[in-house]
Amino acid sequence: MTVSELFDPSAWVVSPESEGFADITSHRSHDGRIARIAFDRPEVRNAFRPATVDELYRALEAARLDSRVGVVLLTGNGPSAKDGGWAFCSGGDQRIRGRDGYRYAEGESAASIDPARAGRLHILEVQRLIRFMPKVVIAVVPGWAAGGGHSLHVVCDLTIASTEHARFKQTDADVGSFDAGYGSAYMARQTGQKFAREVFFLAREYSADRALAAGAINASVPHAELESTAIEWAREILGKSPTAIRMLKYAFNAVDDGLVGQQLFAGEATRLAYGTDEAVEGRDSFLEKRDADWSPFPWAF
Ligand SMILES: CC(C)(COP(=O)(O)OP(=O)(O)OC[C@H]1O[C@@H](n2cnc3c(N)ncnc32)[C@H](O)[C@@H]1OP(=O)(O)O)[C@@H](O)C(=O)NCCC(=O)NCCSC(=O)c1cc(O)c2ccccc2c1O
Repeated sequence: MTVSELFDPSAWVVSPESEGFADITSHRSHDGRIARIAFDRPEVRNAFRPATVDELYRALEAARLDSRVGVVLLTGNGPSAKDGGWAFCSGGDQRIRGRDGYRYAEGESAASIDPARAGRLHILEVQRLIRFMPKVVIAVVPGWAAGGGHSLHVVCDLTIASTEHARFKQTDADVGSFDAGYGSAYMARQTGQKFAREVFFLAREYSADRALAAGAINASVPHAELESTAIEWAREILGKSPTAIRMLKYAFNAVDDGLVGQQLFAGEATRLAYGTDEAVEGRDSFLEKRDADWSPFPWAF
């Protein structure tokens, strides 16, 4: 069975954690260094329901914990067998949205909602995982990025979009929803306030080329070359120092992420400090029950 029309089966192997996944697909490059995670509900423009978000979280967490993976490609499979439409993600599945969030359901309609389980908004947890993982996450947008799908591309580190089929539209205000964090305020950091407010207040559709001109994405490329371009970018990033990339991502984040951003950056700084002879002397002096000898270590300036 074809994963997606843009998917090159010779480039990927199925990820171990994806056993039983129904709403997404998860793959690794043969050398294990690139993860490809894709929404797989093309008939509803890759809208997510709680089970989709559960799978997405598991796949992203598996990529985060896999020390071979340096770059994650987040995309949407397609096109829809129904009408040939392409999508990255169209946000929360409106058919199973309840008064307390998105509801777990056996089937596709509101009739199959499980009344015993509370509604979920845990796509926000996925956003934080993307934001905080010390790896580069690239949104690879083959079609619609709408509503919560628009927000997901915003929170990714980089976005590459199909010139012909990518369409962006922030529908939140049309459906009585609002992503008041990374989806909106962080978008304004990227593009400036005027454009971000226009996107949210008017909820108009805009193209990959307009998004590029506004600084909302990194590249608009021919549809047929979308995934190969993403792999090319990933390979280029993988040619860099993992520590440098990790520190840079956390440095870019820190200015907007308050104490959590500082904590993540500082945690990595601590890891680097632990590698020095000076820190080793601190640890050893404690274990050997003696005063530390700091004399070899200068008060550098
Ligand atoms: C994305 C579209 C603009 C595409 O339009 P197009 O004309 O190309 O396609 P159709 O409209 O005909 O769609 C084809 C088919 O798919 C179904 N579908 C599309 N999107 C969804 C969806 N999100 N949920 C359910 N079903 C969907 C559509 O009904 C058609 O089905 P048929 O049976 O008729 O074939 C357009 O589709 C569109 O506008 N979609 C809705 C976009 C949207 O409003 N998304 C929700 C925004 S709110 C959100 O995502 C969100 C989620 C959260 O968890 C949050 C958590 C915390 C804070 C905020 C959150 C949040 O905002």
